[in-house]
Amino acid sequence: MERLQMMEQLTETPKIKVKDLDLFYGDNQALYSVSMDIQEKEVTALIGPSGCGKSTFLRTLNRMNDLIDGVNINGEIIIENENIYQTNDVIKLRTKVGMVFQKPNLFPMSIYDNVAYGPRGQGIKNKKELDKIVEESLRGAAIWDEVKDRLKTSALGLSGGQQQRVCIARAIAMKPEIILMDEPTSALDPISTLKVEELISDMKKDYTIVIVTHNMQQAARISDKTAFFLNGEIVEYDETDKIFSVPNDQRTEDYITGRFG
Ligand SMILES: Nc1ncnc2c1ncn2[C@@H]1O[C@H](COP(=O)(O)OP(=O)(O)OP(=O)(O)O)[C@@H](O)[C@H]1O
Repeated sequence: MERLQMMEQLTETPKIKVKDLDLFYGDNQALYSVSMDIQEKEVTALIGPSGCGKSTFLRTLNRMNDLIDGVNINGEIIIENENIYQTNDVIKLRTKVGMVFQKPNLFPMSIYDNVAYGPRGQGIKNKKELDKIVEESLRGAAIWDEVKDRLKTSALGLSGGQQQRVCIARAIAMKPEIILMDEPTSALDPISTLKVEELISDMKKDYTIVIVTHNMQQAARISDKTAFFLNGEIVEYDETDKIFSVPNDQRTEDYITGRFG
């Protein structure tokens, strides 16, 4: 029994632990005492009405807000025993915690060069090694078969959905452990959306994924846990099935049934 309890505790160790996080843009507070444990190799969805702080919170997880003037952050984010706001090595952090944005943001260069860009920046020059990383990353993003015969052509010639999967490949090429996705399908058509959703569900065997989405069905389809944000606070955070069937808080229920937002 004791051993079982210990094992339960071990498997419960979160990949990311957020404690009492406040964030201010100048005088405006955007996050209020946010605390949450994000589990390894799960998909965690962040939902809530526009302006409630989802993207702001997502960006705190790899310190992307550092790039914005006047941002002040209190509280802790612990990733594998390290408070990420106490490290000086932000580049290492962003290698570990990759990001995929709302709109595909490929560089105007070939598909190959887009995916090889990060690894080259890390000093990998060997062609064979780069070929391997590019192929593995594109396979990992379920786009290899569609692009393998045109790796040297411009990435901007691909469809939006294909571009987004190459963006995911570009993130994978850095060998991250955590991937943040900010509304990754909002600019895509329904079929591309479905492909990216399938990809995300598949990717969680290898990665911890945190995704902001406006699409409630999407959160319900692909995530294990869901956090409902409102006015910079987490109202409720639980198993996705529970949030979408028997939420604890009336405000969560009102939101998921479309009464506001
Ligand atoms: N760079 C910024 N400078 C100042 N205020 C900002 C900045 N980015 C966001 N905010 C403010 O912080 C609050 C939270 O915004 P955020 O973009 O995180 O919300 P969101 O839930 O992701 O919204 P949406 O769903 O519309 O993307 C909003 O009041 C917004 O105006």
